[in-house]
Amino acid sequence: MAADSTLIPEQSDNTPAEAAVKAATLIESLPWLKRFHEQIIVVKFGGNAMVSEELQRAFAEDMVYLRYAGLRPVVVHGGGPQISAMLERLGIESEFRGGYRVTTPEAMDVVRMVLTGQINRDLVGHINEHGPLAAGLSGEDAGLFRGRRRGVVLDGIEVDLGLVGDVIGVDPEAVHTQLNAGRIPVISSIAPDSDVPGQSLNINADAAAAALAVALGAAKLVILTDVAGLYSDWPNRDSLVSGIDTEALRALLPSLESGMIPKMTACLDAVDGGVEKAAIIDGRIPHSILLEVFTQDGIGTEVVSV
Ligand SMILES: Nc1ncnc2c1ncn2[C@@H]1O[C@H](COP(=O)(O)OP(=O)(O)O)[C@@H](O)[C@H]1O
Ligand SMILES: CC(=O)N[C@@H](CCC(=O)OP(=O)(O)O)C(=O)O
Repeated sequence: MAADSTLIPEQSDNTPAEAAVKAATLIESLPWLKRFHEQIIVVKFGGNAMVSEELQRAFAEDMVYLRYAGLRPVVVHGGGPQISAMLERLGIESEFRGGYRVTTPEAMDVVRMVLTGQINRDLVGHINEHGPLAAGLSGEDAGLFRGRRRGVVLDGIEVDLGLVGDVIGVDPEAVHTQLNAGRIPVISSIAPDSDVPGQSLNINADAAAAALAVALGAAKLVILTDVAGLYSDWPNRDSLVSGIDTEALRALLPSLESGMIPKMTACLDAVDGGVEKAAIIDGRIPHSILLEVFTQDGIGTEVVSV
């Protein structure tokens, strides 16, 4: 068959040793290609992992790669730093308490605009540079998420977070419809408030990804962030945890700080909810997700059940 010369790279002049290394890398993926064939993988792309155009494009390539490798990737994206930048431009104050953004009605409009209106569109656009594969959804579409307001307990005191919610229900029908059509769903973490019709809630994207992974019966949840993984003694760089079970993680959780609280809670919820593995990896390394999914050792921190 004639190859499309615009798509096939020119033949390289690898030495036999270089060719053997490439072949070994490719064949190492075989057990994982079998394991994850047609399985759903929920990938959470954090705002700190998408800080450059280059990283967004590499991420889009990875999603397309997973899709053509026979997996069914579902993307849930964050955008915390991008929301903060827009709030600052607009002169709206915002602060984080216990890893969650205190969200006023004014800030909520900006959260929705940045997540659903900007980041979701950008990611869909980058994936669709490879063909008409991605379809954007918000948790507000087609009853996907149902939310309920939550606060956070800090030093034993309940703190009000404003329009911040938990996902209390997921109807994955709209996601399945897209997957069955061969598409890559790209989802923003906003939910309608079940208690107040017409009100939207700001959901931490790690929590949204975990709830969706459970509802979809995903084989794996992968969270891309801007650190190598979970450090048991943050910020001591020698304390990177490569694997942890849910019992040990539950014990560690109260000692964690800021952004790691929702992230590790999400991993715990996903694995408790039946997802076999949840991993936190460094999204600043281009194509890190391919290493996580297709190699024996993976990278970052993996959470498994006891
Ligand atoms: N124990 C820990 N291990 C790793 N990172 C930690 C830990 N405690 C706090 N952090 C901080 O959490 C950050 C990741 O959370 P966050 O900024 O919310 O990321 P994202 O935007 O990807 O969701 C890291 O950059 C790091 O500064
Ligand atoms: C309640 C809450 O904190 N919501 C987050 C939603 C975006 C998010 O989670 O983005 P990252 O994944 O980049 O952190 C926020 O407003 O920043």
